[in-house]
Amino acid sequence: MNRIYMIGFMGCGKSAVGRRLSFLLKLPFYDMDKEIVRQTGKTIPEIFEEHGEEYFRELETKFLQNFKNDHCIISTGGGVTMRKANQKIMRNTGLVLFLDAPFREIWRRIHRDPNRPIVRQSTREEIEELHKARYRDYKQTAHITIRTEFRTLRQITQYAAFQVKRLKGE
Ligand SMILES: Nc1ncnc2c1ncn2[C@@H]1O[C@H](COP(=O)(O)OP(=O)(O)O)[C@@H](O)[C@H]1O
Ligand SMILES: O=C(O)C1=C[C@@H](OP(=O)(O)O)[C@@H](O)[C@H](O)C1
Ligand SMILES: [Mg+2]
Repeated sequence: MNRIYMIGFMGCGKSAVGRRLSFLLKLPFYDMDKEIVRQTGKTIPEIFEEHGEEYFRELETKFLQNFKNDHCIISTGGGVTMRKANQKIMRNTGLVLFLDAPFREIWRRIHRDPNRPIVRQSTREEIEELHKARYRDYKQTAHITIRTEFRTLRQITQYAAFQVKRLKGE
């Protein structure tokens, strides 16, 4: 299959770049978090509060297992690479792009956002540890790593489009 997956830590720009890339490449766009909200009728904080993180992880895996569309862009949630099964599905069904942003920038973007339950429950130090702990999985799962520091959303999107075309031999 021919999908493009955006992966990386919370706040690295997966949703913002994925949406822009979908306009540029003229492909349908799916944000996994939004799809899960639509399917369950609950917000992400509600799912975490009412059912816990494991339940949310199960919804992510089910989404990846049941999703049928090809030729599209999927922005994932930052925890999607925690499960090997998810890593495998993504690598086997598309190109995986990792947006690598420096932690201080990530923190600046996410620390006040009420829609990310993991951030609400944790200190800056804990989130920084999580970022470090997840980094290797992002690197291992990705076909391409895109460093986002000092780049605008427009520049990152154009660079991502260039890399996608190069890897597809277009
Ligand atoms: N390179 C960038 N330059 C400026 N703002 C950015 C950049 N990348 C992301 N943002 C902004 O940071 C916030 C978080 O981005 P988002 O796409 O929601 O991250 P993610 O989906 O990876 O958690 C959004 O307001 C987004 O517009
Ligand atoms: O990193 C995580 O564990 C999470 C990231 C979020 O998505 P974003 O990466 O788009 O913020 C969302 O899936 C949920 O709050 C959990
Ligand atoms: Mg997002």
